[in-house]
Amino acid sequence: MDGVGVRRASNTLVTDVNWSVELDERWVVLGPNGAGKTTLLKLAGAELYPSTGTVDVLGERLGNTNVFELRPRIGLCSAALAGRMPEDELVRDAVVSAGYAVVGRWREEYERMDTERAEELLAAMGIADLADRSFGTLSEGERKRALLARALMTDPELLLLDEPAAGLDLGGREDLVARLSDLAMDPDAPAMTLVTHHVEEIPPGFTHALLLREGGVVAQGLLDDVLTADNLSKTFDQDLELHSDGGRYFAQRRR
Ligand SMILES: Nc1ncnc2c1ncn2[C@@H]1O[C@H](COP(=O)(O)OP(=O)(O)OP(=O)(O)O)[C@@H](O)[C@H]1O
Repeated sequence: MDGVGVRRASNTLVTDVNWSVELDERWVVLGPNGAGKTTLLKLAGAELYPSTGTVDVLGERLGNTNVFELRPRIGLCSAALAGRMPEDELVRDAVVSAGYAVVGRWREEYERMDTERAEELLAAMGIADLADRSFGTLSEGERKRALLARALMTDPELLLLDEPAAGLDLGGREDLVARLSDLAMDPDAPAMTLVTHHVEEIPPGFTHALLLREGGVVAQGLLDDVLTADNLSKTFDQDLELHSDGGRYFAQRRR
């Protein structure tokens, strides 16, 4: 992203963002509610055009490329997507339909190879036994894992995760953080960007961070350089202290 801004009516959603993600990097985008994180992810996912500046995704410039060809190269996992999934969609179909960049199985005939890949991915997420259940009957944690399997279905070159651990209980969060950490450390995994409000949700193996506040970048770069108590305090407008242990981070307000 080069000089990127997004405006809607009189609102500035993000402003002056210069950001680049290389294929072997795993980025965390961290910031409070309304900071513009989802807006950045929508730009990266070719779901939104910038009002100013330029966005290049996987070598294609937004505005000069067919986004319908670009989107299948990007794996996306978000609450908005979960909300669009039909309740009666079979979990296997919810995963396999990513190959067709559709939500909700309609008339497509899926190849056996695709169905097998979907089943492998569900197994890798530890929910192989849920393949024949309908999406609407899954718990929040199971939904997140199914959506992650869906995001990986097309073997994407870029993986975008919008608050993947939101709404999970402690066990579910820890399970997901561990799975994302394994993925982050896999050299064959795609470039990744994960949006979160919580430093506790940063999976070990993530390499970079971008801190966002009121649509502007507070700091960005290598995770260890950027994730400091000072930067975090500026980002969340609180006097915060930060601890790290075994590749995990923990934050709390200074008393
Ligand atoms: N279409 C729109 N028109 C006007 N304002 C918008 C529009 N979409 C988003 N906004 C505003 O832009 C700001 C950034 O929104 P965004 O969803 O990117 O934030 P976020 O960091 O993802 O927030 P959260 O953590 O709460 O999900 C918010 O103040 C939001 O109200």
